[in-house]
Amino acid sequence: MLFPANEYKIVVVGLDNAGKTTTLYKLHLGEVVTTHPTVGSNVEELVYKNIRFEECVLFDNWGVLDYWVGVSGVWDLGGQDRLRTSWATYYRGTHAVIAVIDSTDRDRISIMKDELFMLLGHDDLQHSVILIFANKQDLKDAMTPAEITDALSLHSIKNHDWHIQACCALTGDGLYDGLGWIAQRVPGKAPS
Ligand SMILES: Nc1nc2c(ncn2[C@@H]2O[C@H](COP(=O)(O)OP(=O)(O)OP(=O)(O)O)[C@@H](O)[C@H]2O)c(=O)[nH]1
Ligand SMILES: [Mg+2]
Repeated sequence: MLFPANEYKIVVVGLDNAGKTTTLYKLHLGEVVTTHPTVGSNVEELVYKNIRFEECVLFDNWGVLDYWVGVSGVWDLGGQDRLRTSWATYYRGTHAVIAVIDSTDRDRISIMKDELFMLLGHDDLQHSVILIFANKQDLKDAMTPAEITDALSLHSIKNHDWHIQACCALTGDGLYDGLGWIAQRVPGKAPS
């Protein structure tokens, strides 16, 4: 198993349409599902084996924040307004942030960069590692990981361990390589 005994909290962020939901379903269910934009105060919850993961909307222009926690992480989810005011609660105890990028979305990569750096400045994420999924690599006009690294100024990240992984959430290519990087870097939390 990739994450054998310990529990992890992984926050998955990205602009709308990046492929967050597809990634989560593919990782845990091994199947491609038809996704719909995650909207309003809709909360999706999936439990697979001992992993619980949930998705909810937090931002207007920033799409969805998906998060995935070990089974002991119990979240009291409310509506959108409430969620926004309790960011600190959501980020507390996060081991890793996964930022999912639509590699064809050249127009919005600079928005993604700003959001990413804002996120990295959050007090509760100071000890988190950052995994960038350069998603949709199956598409012809996808930016390469090197292009995305430049566009997001990843080399200027000083206080976090980061890694960029090319992937395709539809096929699953690269997803486990990315999680493997996290597993190597982060010990996780012993089950309570
Ligand atoms: N070609 C291709 N399409 C993908 C890939 N990953 C996701 N998609 C498609 O991109 C669209 C958006 O995927 P979602 O997983 O719903 O994206 P999301 O980030 O959860 O979007 P919001 O919930 O709106 O924030 C869907 O039509 C997916 O099928 C990929 O690797 N390659
Ligand atoms: Mg979604």
